[in-house]
Amino acid sequence: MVAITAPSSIEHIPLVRCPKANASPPAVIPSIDLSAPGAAAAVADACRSLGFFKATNHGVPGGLADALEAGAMAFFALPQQEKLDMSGPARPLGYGSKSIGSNGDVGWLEYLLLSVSSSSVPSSALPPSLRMALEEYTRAVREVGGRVMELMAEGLGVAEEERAVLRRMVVGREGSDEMVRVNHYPPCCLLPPGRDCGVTGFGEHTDPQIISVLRSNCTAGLQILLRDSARWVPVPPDPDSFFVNVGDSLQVLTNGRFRSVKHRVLAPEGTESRLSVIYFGGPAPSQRIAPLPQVMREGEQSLYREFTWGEYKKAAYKTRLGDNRLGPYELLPAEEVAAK
Ligand SMILES: C=C1C[C@]23C[C@@]1(O)CC[C@H]2[C@@]12CC[C@H](O)[C@@](C)(C(=O)O1)[C@H]2[C@@H]3C(=O)O
Ligand SMILES: O=C(O)CCC(=O)C(=O)O
Ligand SMILES: [Fe+2]
Repeated sequence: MVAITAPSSIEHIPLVRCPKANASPPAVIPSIDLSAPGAAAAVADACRSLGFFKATNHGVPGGLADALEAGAMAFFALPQQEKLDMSGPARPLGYGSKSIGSNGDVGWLEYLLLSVSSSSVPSSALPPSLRMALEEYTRAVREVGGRVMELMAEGLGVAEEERAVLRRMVVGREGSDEMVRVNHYPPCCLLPPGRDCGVTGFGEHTDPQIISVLRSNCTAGLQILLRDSARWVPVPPDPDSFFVNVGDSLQVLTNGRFRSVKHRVLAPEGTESRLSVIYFGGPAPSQRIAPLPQVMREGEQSLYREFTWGEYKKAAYKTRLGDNRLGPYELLPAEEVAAK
């Protein structure tokens, strides 16, 4: 990776070139109508093959995301010091620009990272319109996450009376660890138009939680890695839909049936910013993360050493973005896990 520096509207960001930035032509990202009869099977298929899908017909009024987008853009347009004064520097919660986490990762973005568990509200120092928009949006997107987790359980063959097993780890659970991240990627026009710029907005990684639910504006940049062919493919933006990621914890809870998806974001090359909002559904710190008995076949061995969400999160926050965070918990050699 080559580090270069350039002036920007959000300070002097050390730019990092995205390895093999040019992705293959768009693959078909599964698009699932959450209200359709076959939704559970389609969700499980997508989580097995890609760990990623687009959710449509989700019932969230477009106005909620529009209000949040407007509030967020107004916030990001404020002077740097005001943004820091309002939300504090990201440690890890708060306002951050160019650095991601605390272990040296950088990207062409600024962001707000907030805890949104039902018991805690986003920082009261944020502008009231942004805070209200965040609260309303979070209530709605949490429900989408909950519905998707029920469909996941159904698609895994969990009996009807136990289908809330995943949802209940996150939604409405005392002490669950839910976060919302608002990412702003300003345009990065370093090279003449038409020349590939290929600057990293957010480097490749998997999300450590159970589930992530993402919504972005019309500006492209998100890419996912197709595990089987090791190809990066762009995800065409769709502001009317949500994109669902399988997180590392769900990979363990399903004993590798669902695979957490590697994804990354390239900085926008045109004139428009990318704005994305991601809900991360994590359980309570004391929640044990081990394959669910409801999905295990008789005699099936766990592929992972058991841990709690608190332990995993603490370890994850000591890693670099692109590290394989589940590696140290694998009980079988990586090749055998991959072949499962
Ligand atoms: C480099 C890092 C940023 C991150 C914490 C970590 O040490 C490794 C995981 C990263 C990640 C990826 C998904 C989410 O955006 C995030 C909030 C999370 O829970 O794990 C970030 C962390 C972060 O930005 O603090
Ligand atoms: O901004 C995006 O589109 C994705 C960001 C992301 O993957 C993350 O915040 O974990
Ligand atoms: Fe992510």
